[in-house]
Order: sequence, then structure tokens, then C-alpha cells
Amino acid sequence: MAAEFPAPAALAASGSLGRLGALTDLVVERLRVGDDVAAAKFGTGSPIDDPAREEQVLNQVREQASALGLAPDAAAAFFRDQITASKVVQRGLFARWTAHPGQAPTTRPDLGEIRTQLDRLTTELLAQLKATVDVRAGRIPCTVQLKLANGSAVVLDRLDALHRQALGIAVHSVCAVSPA
Ligand SMILES: C=C(O[C@@H]1C=C(C(=O)O)C=C[C@H]1O)C(=O)O
Repeated sequence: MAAEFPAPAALAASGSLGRLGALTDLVVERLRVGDDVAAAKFGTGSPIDDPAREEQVLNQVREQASALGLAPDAAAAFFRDQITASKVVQRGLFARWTAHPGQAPTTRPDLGEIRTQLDRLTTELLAQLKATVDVRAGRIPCTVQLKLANGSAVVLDRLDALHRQALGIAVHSVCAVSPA
């Protein structure tokens, strides 16, 4: 009987469920990198918003999307959501750390290294967008798969309210036709 319900650790090892599980896991990984970005900027005076960097990210997205045969505008819209979600995480953590300085990070990661990590995630996320074109084109199946993937990610990754809110923003345009 136990074998029918894999232990949480086994589930965590295999990632979020369903056909959008791998994409969702990358989205969550990018949100988590947002925590590191916040730690890199907090207390330095560096703004959360960096429009020049955003433009660079979106240009990279458009170029790589075209090379993969994905629609550049749709890919850019998806990444605009990733950027918005990252900034929601950053603002939430800034507010938390300002209100509770004891929770603020004690080490400051290097923003340049973090951005290299984000560039790698751009490539991996685009590959997953490409791999899920078919499932994302089906309105109802996509919505069901997205709920499955997100629901399992929330549990497996133990997402708090801030990261759940950010995940909702980040997957806003995953299904080609958004549910009502
Ligand atoms: C992640 C950063 O913070 C913001 C979010 C970005 C992103 O999600 O790619 C890019 C620039 C910033 O507006 C960053 O500065 O690198």
C-alpha cells in the first residue's frame, strides 16, 4: 500500500508533477535565485529595479527564442512575468528584513555570479517552453497540468506565501490561452 504513495522525499527527488513539472521547477528555481538577488542588493543602496539589465535579459530571450523556433513576443512576455515575480520576491524580502533585521542575510552573494546563473536559467527555461509547446496549446489540459505542477511545487518546495504569490505571477502566461 505504501508503494502507491511515494514518500515526500522520493517525490521531491523526481520534481513537480505532470507535463509542466519540469518547467515549473525551473520557474521556482528562478524565484529562489530572487532570494539571492535580494541578499546581494539589501543594504547596498542598489535598486531592485534595473531596467538596463532587464532589457539585456529580454534581448537574450528574444534571440534564443527565435533560434529555437519559438515566438519571440510570447517568450518575452513569459520572461517579463519572471522578472516581475523576481521583483515581488525581492520587495517582500526587503520588507521582511527591514522589519526583522535578525532575519536579514549575514553574507552578501555576488550579483555578477547570480546573473550568470540567471542567464543559464534563461536557456533552460526556453528549452522547456519549447518542449511544452503542445501541452501549453491546449487550454483545458494546460490549465489542469499547470495546477498539478504548481500544487506539487508548493508542497515539495515548501513555498511560503510570498513565493506562492510570486509563482502565481510567474506562470501567468504559461498556457497559450489563459483560463478565465
Ligand atoms: C534579478 C535582478 O533584479 C531585477 C530582476 C531582473 C530579472 O529577474 O532578471 C532583472 C533586473 C532587475 O530589475 C537583477 O538585478 O539581476
